[in-house]
Amino acid sequence: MKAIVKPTANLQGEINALSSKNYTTRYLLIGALANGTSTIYYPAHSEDSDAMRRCVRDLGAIIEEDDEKIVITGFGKNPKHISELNVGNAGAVLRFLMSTAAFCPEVTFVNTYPESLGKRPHDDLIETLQQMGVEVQHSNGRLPITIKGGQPRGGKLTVSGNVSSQFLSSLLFMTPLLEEDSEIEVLHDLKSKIIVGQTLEVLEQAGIVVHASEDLMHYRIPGRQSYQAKEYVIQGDYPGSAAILAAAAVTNSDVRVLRLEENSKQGEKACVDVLRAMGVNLTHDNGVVHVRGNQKLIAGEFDGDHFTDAVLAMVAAAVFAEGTSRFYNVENLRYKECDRITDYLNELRKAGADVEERQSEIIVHGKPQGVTGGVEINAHFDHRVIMALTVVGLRSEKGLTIRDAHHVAKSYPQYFDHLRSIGAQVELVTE
Ligand SMILES: O=C(O)C1=C[C@@H](OP(=O)(O)O)[C@@H](O)[C@H](O)C1
Ligand SMILES: C=C(OP(=O)(O)O)C(=O)O
Repeated sequence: MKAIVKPTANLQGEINALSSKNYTTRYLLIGALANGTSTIYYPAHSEDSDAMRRCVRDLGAIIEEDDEKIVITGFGKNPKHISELNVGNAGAVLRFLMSTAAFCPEVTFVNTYPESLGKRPHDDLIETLQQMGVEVQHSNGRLPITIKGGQPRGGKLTVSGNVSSQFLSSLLFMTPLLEEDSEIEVLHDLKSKIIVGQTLEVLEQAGIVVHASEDLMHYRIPGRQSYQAKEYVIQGDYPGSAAILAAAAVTNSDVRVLRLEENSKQGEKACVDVLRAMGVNLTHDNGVVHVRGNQKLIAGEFDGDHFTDAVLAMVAAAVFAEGTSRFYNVENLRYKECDRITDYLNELRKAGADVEERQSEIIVHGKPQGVTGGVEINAHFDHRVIMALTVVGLRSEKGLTIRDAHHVAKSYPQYFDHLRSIGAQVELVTE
């Protein structure tokens, strides 16, 4: 599908934020790891959350669902002995389930997105699984990956946090079920540290005890625990909503996004502060972010690691700011659905933006007068590139055509419908 994004000066209306992808994957996993029946209200419906739903079902969870909830009966630490799992293009789902798969005799994670997830590295988690006595076959740390588990061992473990926090989260979900107590030391740095808070939050809700050091670099996890079956309610999704808020910020707008909790643990809620720092007129009360955009933004400097999945949308807003913006500490964006620094900036340049890259920084020389556009954009299999380039297209002179825009469904299938409902001129064409 192609998205033809036409210049749009005004956006107006109200959107109910989509449900959080990252909470949905977590609650489905802990529902599957419980020995009982849990209920998850308002789950996300997207390719990634569907991938987790499909895989835990393949592993033996029983799932029933209706419009508002999923009822899941878990398999505890005794998943079905299946031979193959397909996570689609979902990084978090793959990494979380690599540890769960260690309870199976032999599972292969297949490679269905060789150009995207197939290129992403998983060595850091593979090394830790090997420390636990699990045999892992892989091709240079990448898919396809075969986990030969059975009886993984706890004890003293290390994991690198340099590339992704998902490896640590994966181990935090699995180690409480082991016979032995475990200690995890995070080596090097811990990127996307804030999202580990979401992992610890849902573990606690399921009755799991984890002793975490204040800096989140050391953990003590008692073994022989079991997940309690519970009721969970999924909150609105900040990473996806960040693109809607950015669109409102770069146009003349009066847009309200509902269901965005002020006290959420999602790091990407910082997008509200980032836009405010850029001079955008907005309020955030009672779960509603209300943007009254006037097309005027000012540049700023931001630590992007605090709002990993919202960086691209915030960079799109900075394209139209007065002055030079800097998004630093973002190297791990290179290991996502595409290289979100080099690939993304190439597409932004095509659209007419003035951007520079460093190994771990994105620099944006703002163009308050707008960009020319009038070109075709390559989506690089990346939903966040698609969403961010749409924002740029709305404020361009000639619009933008985004090829393979259907990949937006990885996290936000209703993105274009939501944008159109507030007045964005976007035409969708089957390719
Ligand atoms: O734990 C999670 O659910 C996620 C962690 C982050 O990844 P990294 O830790 O690799 O940055 C984030 O980008 C991803 O969308 C979801
Ligand atoms: C990077 C993302 O997801 P994942 O790592 O789970 O593929 C994302 O949603 O932007």
